[in-house]
Amino acid sequence: MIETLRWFRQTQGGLYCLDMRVRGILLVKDEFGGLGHFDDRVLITRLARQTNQIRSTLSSVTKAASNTLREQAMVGLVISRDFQKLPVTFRDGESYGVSGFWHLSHVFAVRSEGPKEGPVHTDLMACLVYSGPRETMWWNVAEDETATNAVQVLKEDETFDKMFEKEECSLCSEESLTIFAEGWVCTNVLCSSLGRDQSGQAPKTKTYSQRFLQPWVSQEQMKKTAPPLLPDLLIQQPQLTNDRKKSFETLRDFWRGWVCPVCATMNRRLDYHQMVCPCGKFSAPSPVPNVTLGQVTKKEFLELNAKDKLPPVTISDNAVKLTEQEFTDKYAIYTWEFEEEAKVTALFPRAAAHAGPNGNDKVFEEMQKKTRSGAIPMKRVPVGKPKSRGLDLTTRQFCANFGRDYNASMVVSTTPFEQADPLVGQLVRRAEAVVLGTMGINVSFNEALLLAYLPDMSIRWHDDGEADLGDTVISHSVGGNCVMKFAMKGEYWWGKRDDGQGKVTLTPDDPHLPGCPKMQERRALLDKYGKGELTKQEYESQLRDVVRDFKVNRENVSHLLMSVTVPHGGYIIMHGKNMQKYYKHSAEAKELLRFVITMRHIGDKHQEQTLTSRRAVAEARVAADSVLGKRKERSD
Ligand SMILES: O=C(O)CCC(=O)C(=O)O
Ligand SMILES: [Fe+2]
Repeated sequence: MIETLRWFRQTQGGLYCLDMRVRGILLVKDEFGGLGHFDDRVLITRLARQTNQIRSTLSSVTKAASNTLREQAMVGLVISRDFQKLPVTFRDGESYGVSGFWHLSHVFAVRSEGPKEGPVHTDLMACLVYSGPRETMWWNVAEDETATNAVQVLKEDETFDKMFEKEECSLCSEESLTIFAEGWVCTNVLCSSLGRDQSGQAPKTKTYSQRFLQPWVSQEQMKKTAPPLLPDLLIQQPQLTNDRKKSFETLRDFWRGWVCPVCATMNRRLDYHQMVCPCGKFSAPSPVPNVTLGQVTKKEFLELNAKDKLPPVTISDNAVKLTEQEFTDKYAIYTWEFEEEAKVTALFPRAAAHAGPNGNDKVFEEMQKKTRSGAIPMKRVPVGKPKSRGLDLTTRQFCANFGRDYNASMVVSTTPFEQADPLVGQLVRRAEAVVLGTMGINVSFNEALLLAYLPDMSIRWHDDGEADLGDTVISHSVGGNCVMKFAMKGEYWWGKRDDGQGKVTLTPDDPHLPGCPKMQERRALLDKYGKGELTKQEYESQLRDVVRDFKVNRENVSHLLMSVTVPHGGYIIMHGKNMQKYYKHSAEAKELLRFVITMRHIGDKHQEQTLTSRRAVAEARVAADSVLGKRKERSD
């Protein structure tokens, strides 16, 4: 079991899941969730946390927990020396010990606040009951009577659920147990009334009722499954043979981590092109799957110019308008407007844009070669604050930044343009020509962020905002498809911020953007206030009434306003001074390897020049023709 610690520590989590079951929990320090509880028989700990956006983690853990609960499978508990709540004596030299096996007896969700004004979290919590072993083990030198008692306390015909009063939530119709001393609240993770009682009130404090802390699980329910803790990749020590592919098959989830075949330590996958173990005895090229052009060039995108083909875009109701479409022999070009100062232009390449020495195919091949050799070195880099466990969280994708520093979505060390591989400069110039030819905007980008996504990697909801960011951001993708999504920031969509605990802050200067719920009413109130027909107080209190029933979602973004499938060779231009201010975007690489280079202008705000004179526009178009291709009528 000690072997699993490497897994735990390297994967940044306290939870080890396998085959959609919770197999082990690692307790480090005394952090086990705000409403944690630990005694010799009961452990209540956090399984997963959802801040604004990490929905997928929570739902997969929820699934694993409910499978484990249903099967009453054993969960191993590993505790670290830093964890003070249990007096554990460790063997010399070990900083981790195993406290034996536990059973899940209940899984529920709580909503908790971050530090003041901080984000609201949804925590998936589990209550576990100690299940043995009964005999004293090396890690537990204290007389183990409590454990014995715990097993004896179990009542034959009573299950955890039967012992408790339940109530059905009037909102989600799910039953929740009354587990808090302050009374019943809904504990269904999916319910928007989570943590509130039937009248929608959240108790000021939450403490567990004493009854809830009395453990019982009927003994029959305990399946004595085999100790489940050893991750499969450590059972099969990977052997490096000459056949690289075969040896790497043993590396599960290889972009998350890899096991050194010499010292068996698990390492995080931070470098894209190589694996170097800190033990100093092993290094090898990283196993990046080779992707062929046949795999990435999809016929449906090449045919977009035909009249009956629609672009691979979904847009929602009246929040987004298609304002322009144009076809060249290289691209099908569409522009959508979110509002006057917020537009998205998508360029879908045709076959002609893929061919030739500067075509997308060549770019993709070169990009694969250069990132693999390290000529363009890509790394997963830290995001946010370092974690208290001593491990930094990293970006999901591999990154490299060029030109000016860029810190909005991640902190990447920067290579000046002059020192970058020539491919980078070539792509920047191409992108400038695309912006000029499609939007008539003369811009020179001074920053380029290159990202590499392995299958299923993603970038979460964010804006690219940075002080002095220019109005135009363009991205150029090569390789596998991705789905790029756009939504409005919650505070503009609902006109308020909601901390989930009843504290609502109205958005100052709410611009009442197209598509927002009750936009007319919100705007009418502002008009009245502007004309002096309402006092500030009256305005705010009436506005509060209008927005009262809006349920702010966890991700704090509006529903999806637009989603675009971006193919190999596609460009996405985000333009307008309000694009990053009011909207967020996210992207998910579905399959295959994908590179995207995003170019921006940072600082010296007024560099962008929109061409207005006819002559200038005409000249610009001619200049851009070599990249964009000749304009043409749409074919039948
Ligand atoms: O992967 C993408 O296409 C999006 C990249 C992005 O949003 C960014 O680099 O800020
Ligand atoms: Fe972005």
